[in-house]
Amino acid sequence: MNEQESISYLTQQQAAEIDDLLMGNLGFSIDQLMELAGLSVASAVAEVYKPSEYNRVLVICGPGNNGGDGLVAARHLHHFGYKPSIWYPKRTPKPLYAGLVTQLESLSVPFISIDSLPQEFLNFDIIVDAIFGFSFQGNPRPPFDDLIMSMASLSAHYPEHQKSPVIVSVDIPSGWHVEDGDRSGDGTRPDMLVSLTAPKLCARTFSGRYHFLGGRFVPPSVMQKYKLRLPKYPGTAMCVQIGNSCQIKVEDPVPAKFLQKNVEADPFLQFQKWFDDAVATGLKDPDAMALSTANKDGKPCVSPILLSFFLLQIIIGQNSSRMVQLKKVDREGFVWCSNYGSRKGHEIAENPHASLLFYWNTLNRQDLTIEA
Ligand SMILES: NC(=O)C1=CN([C@@H]2O[C@H](COP(=O)(O)OP(=O)(O)OC[C@H]3O[C@@H](n4cnc5c(N)ncnc54)[C@H](O)[C@@H]3O)[C@@H](O)[C@H]2O)[C@H](O)CC1
Ligand SMILES: [K+]
Repeated sequence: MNEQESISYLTQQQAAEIDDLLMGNLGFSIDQLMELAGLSVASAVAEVYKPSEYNRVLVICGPGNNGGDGLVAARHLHHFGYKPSIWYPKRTPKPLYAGLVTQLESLSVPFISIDSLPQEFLNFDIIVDAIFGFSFQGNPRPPFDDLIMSMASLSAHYPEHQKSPVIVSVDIPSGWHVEDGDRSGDGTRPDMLVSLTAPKLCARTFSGRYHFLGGRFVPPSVMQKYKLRLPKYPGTAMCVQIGNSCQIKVEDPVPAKFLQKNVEADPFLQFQKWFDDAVATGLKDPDAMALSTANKDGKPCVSPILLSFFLLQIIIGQNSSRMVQLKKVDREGFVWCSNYGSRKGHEIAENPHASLLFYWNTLNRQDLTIEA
């Protein structure tokens, strides 16, 4: 079963029904749900975009609850060390929203003027698109129409190569049809989508790098009623990544950043760049690598099983693999600590062929293999 078949997608009507259920018999208030939704969005942002590199965040808020999620996310992002600014052209006087605005003002989070966009887009590292959620209908009306068009023209898929901000869409990429997705084909192209409660049908065509699920409040009765199949939240997390970190479009089989013309001619330099990315992204144990060696009769190989049983040493025929820690890399080679008397020590003495494998999952470099 592929990922798209194994998780559930909601229609627009189901999303609205679940919202009503939660705030009806199930006893939630909108304030609670919005707080958890906004916290999920901020958590997903913090999982991927480190504030040291992506500090300036523009949160664009629409007139409904999706906009409210954006206001909550901005507050949490502020506390997480980001510098959020808000664009909020259609304010509502409801006490919930007025309170969220006051909370942001008390943190001196700036509300930028309506005329300052889209000119100021490029002053930001991240744009949080909290304009429209699952109640969006028809075509966007002013002032959001022009803004969504400008956002769509920012090509944000491969931010390392273009100085444009990454777009993070809350629940739905704004301007997309809730079920059919980007009908025109030239709508917003978020780098990250944070689906709330469960992905909506439009998320099936999301092709950005990161798809997260947030809104950790769905009780079993709702899961059963709608037969929801959703990934489990790990530990205390407020968000969980769905599927692979990179869903590559069929017509774009090799991401531009991996094309030969876009990588360093010197493999050591390229490795160092990718390693620095892995460290900066906060990956756990970026220096952990699977070392495969073989005795004089065999060739080294890392079994795919190793990816699932990450820390286990496995032995396949004449070959063996185990996890070691990278100590140093330079033009002389890759250095790790070992014991000459160990199995790997003996094997390398007999047969100098070896391969290393790094598992940098969230960087779309899940199985970087080095052979020598
Ligand atoms: N259970 C959950 O998952 C929760 C999700 N939350 C978030 O709430 C939104 C849905 O909120 P809702 O207020 O129903 O709708 P929207 O935010 O999508 O926007 C409604 C707002 O927009 C106007 N509008 C609709 N279409 C257009 C248009 N074509 N042009 C201009 N304006 C339009 C409409 O008039 C309304 O004013 C969900 O996606 C989540 O993000 C909750 O926060 C918590 C529970
Ligand atoms: K949105």
